[in-house]
Amino acid sequence: MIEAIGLTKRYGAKTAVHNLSFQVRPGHVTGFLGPNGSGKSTTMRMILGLDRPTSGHVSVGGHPFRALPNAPRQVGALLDAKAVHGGRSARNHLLSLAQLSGIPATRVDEVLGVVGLQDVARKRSKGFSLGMGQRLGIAAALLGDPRVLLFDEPVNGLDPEGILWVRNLMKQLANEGRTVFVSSHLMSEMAVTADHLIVIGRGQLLADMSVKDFISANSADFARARTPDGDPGQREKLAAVLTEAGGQVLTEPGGALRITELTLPRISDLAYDAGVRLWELSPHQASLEEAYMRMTQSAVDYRSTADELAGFEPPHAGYGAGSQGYVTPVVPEVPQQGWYAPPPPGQNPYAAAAPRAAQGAPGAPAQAPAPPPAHAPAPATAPAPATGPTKSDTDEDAR
Ligand SMILES: Nc1ncnc2c1ncn2[C@@H]1O[C@H](COP(=O)(O)OP(=O)(O)OP(=O)(O)O)[C@@H](O)[C@H]1O
Repeated sequence: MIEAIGLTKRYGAKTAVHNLSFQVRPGHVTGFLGPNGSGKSTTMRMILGLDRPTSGHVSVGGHPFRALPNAPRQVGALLDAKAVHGGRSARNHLLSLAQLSGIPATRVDEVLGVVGLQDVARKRSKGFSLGMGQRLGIAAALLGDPRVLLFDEPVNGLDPEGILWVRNLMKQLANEGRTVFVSSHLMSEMAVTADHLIVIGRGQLLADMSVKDFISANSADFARARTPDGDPGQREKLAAVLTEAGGQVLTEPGGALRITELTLPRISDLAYDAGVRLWELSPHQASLEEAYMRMTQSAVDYRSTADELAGFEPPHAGYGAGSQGYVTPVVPEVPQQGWYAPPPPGQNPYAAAAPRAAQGAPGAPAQAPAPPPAHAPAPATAPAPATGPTKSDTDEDAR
């Protein structure tokens, strides 16, 4: 098990990790998620004793990494697949690591087979593709047959077959009772690989829960209804009926209605009673990616100026019961970066916040909600990430 308690790391004025406490348990694949620069690699380096915490501590199997007897046989890690001597063959690279830890050469050939590099074992690694380098890094992590494994972006550069292989490998390692801690930005992959998630933003814990709970806590499902094309009157009629019945209705750019707060059978009945034909009535279940975007969008440091992140516009005043002929609010297509579903009526946590559009996002709807607040309780002595130095400031500090 990996246990972090109050883990904090500062680089000069930059707080990379702040007061992070979590446990990574054996027998599960635990995903480690967070936007760029949120502190994942720094946390992993502290777990592996490569960086010293400014305060707090982290242990593996009850000991700080540096106090572990024969650590390479207890903990294996892939942090940077490029950190190899390119002039050495894959086999010689692994052999040198094995010799340092008293691991027999037979194990080198074994792991080369596990990662599928047996045919190129005697080739210099500088000629390796990104995916082959990842496989070599994974082989190095497996060398000591460790009980605890850390992988920083293990599927980086792998082709679909390689990604599937890593997925199955992670699951198999966890099924063998090992502790598997893996960071990734590939949400679709995490959704099918991880059992548990630790999510951080700006160095602070945002969530520590199962994938299932994370999705249900951070997303809202909705129904999509489409009336016959070329007959906007039907759509307007349906929108009014659904709103009158307590639904929240938004219009997608393609003309479909996105509805929350009403079940599919209820929408169907209301449409039938109103004499509106439906060409589509379908459920939309939130994905891990949507849930993740919704939770972390306020903790993203680096964002393109072209990314307007307009979000949703809540129903405006003219969209009330019985009103006809209004302009329906338009929402982005799904999936879209920055998308998140509307909260139920009366539970809008952004209602009091300054609307994003009012802050000058060009082209944003007038009432677009501000980004959601971080879900973790704000520590009393939290750093001020929003006003803190940017990555480049910190680089300057570090020089
Ligand atoms: N050695 C260092 N000196 C100064 N600042 C650093 C150092 N290492 C990391 N940082 C800063 O700490 C913050 C966290 O970086 P870290 O690499 O841990 O994030 P990350 O979540 O792994 O990011 P990514 O997903 O992009 O790999 C960043 O702002 C980074 O610039």
